Amino acid sequence: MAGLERVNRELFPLRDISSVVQLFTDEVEKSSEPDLALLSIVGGAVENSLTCHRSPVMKDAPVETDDDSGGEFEIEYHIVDALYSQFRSIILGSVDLSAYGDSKYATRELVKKVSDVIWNSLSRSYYKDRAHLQSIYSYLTGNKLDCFGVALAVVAGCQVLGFNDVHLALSEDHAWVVFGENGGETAEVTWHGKGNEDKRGQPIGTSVGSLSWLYVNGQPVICDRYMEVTALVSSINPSFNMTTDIKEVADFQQQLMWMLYDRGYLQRYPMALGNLGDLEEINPTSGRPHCSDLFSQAVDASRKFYNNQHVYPYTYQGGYYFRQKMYKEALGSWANAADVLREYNYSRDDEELYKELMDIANELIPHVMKAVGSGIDAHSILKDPECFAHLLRLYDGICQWEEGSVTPVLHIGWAKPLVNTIAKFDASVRAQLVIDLQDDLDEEHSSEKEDKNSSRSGTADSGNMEKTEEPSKVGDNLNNNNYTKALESDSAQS
Ligand SMILES: FC(F)c1nnc(N2CCN(c3ncnc4sc(CC(F)(F)F)cc34)CC2)s1
Repeated sequence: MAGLERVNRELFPLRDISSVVQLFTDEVEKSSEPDLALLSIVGGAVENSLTCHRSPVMKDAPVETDDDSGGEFEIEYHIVDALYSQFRSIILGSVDLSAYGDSKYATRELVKKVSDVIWNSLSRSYYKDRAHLQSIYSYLTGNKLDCFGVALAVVAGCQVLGFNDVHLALSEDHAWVVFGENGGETAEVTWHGKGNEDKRGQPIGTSVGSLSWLYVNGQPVICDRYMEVTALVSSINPSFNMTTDIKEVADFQQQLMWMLYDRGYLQRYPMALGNLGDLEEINPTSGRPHCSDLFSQAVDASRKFYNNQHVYPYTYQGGYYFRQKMYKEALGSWANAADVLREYNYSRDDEELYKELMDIANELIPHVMKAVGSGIDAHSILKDPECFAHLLRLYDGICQWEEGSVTPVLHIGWAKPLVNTIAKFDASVRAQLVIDLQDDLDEEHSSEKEDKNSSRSGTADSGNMEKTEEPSKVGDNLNNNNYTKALESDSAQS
């Protein structure tokens, strides 16, 4: 059955958000799997009609009856039907299934072929980072897709071909697919970043690159069909331009996210929880959890399902606290984000995260210092040793991220704001800094084995992997995590 026959035609033409939410609800509640191509086409059509094809306000146009100022759209059944059939015929017309054996599971060649079909039909050159390029509607009407959109289209294409073992795998800055009998195979299907040769068709590397944040240390979000619907809803983009969002699209996305949340489809998807948190912060839905709860749920999901290897849950949470002027809590979340980084080696594929941390360290924290320095410092951040500890934990995490990486992270541009920030704290606070030497030195030795570099040969600093026995100076131990542990450094040296 080609999906569309089952769609409730009474909902068409789609003229309001509730009818589109109903269509998505019908799709995720029906007995068979939700149809990704259908939902991506409808979601893309709504988004594009409200953000791109703004109908200019005609002279003497009838005054809007409802409060939706300009949030009107009308999506005809025959348009959706035509686009849906077009996508199916592109896929079915380009892939000769007899060439891929008779296995009910996809093969690497099949996945690569579907990726090639999408890839080769994209327009030659367009601005890849533009908004509204994530849906199959964009692919069919403009031959343009962003990095995520290509991956989603490949999974939707495999669904059209009947390979329901092909699923979306998501890190915090990349997407690929898993497939095969127990989903044990992986394949690149899209590009990443700028100027990088794409690796489409290859399995996800087990090389040193897999220690980079880009592949989240083997902890990607592996989607089922319902989480793929969550991913396409989460990728809806309400922005009209750099400074304006279209409220109707944000409402549309928010209502869809809550519908999926109620069915548990955000439970293992930290970024979707974070996105919903952002939407709720801007426009709270009565009777729903507070946005701060959603940010906490994202953190808990990463800790529970992904071995706490995701960074964004903490930066979503830190950004919220910052906007609410809860600066101590913000520093705590950012320090927690940096703790995740310790496990990673920085690679040039991690630029997005590098920019995020630059912004926190060199823009947001200096802003905090200015904000608390001048006004009445209600929480006396600058007199609070725990805030100082958070700050040091943040920087130390970044240092450890750099440690053992082939690409440096820090440079003088980082040092100036750091020095200014440290100097802002009271001398009495800085004097309280104690670092527990003995325990950590023992711990350092025991963890030496499985530390992130030992699994790689020829590390830059392999020369002196053994720590010296005698207690080192405070500075050398910035790598240890327990700044606030009791022992006075000098007594530990005795
Ligand atoms: F850290 C907070 F400040 C963030 N605010 N927005 C953030 N985004 C926005 C949404 N976003 C996402 N939201 C849902 N799912 C995904 S899957 C993915 C990787 C890729 F695009 F597929 F390659 C990204 C992403 C990326 C991270 S992090």
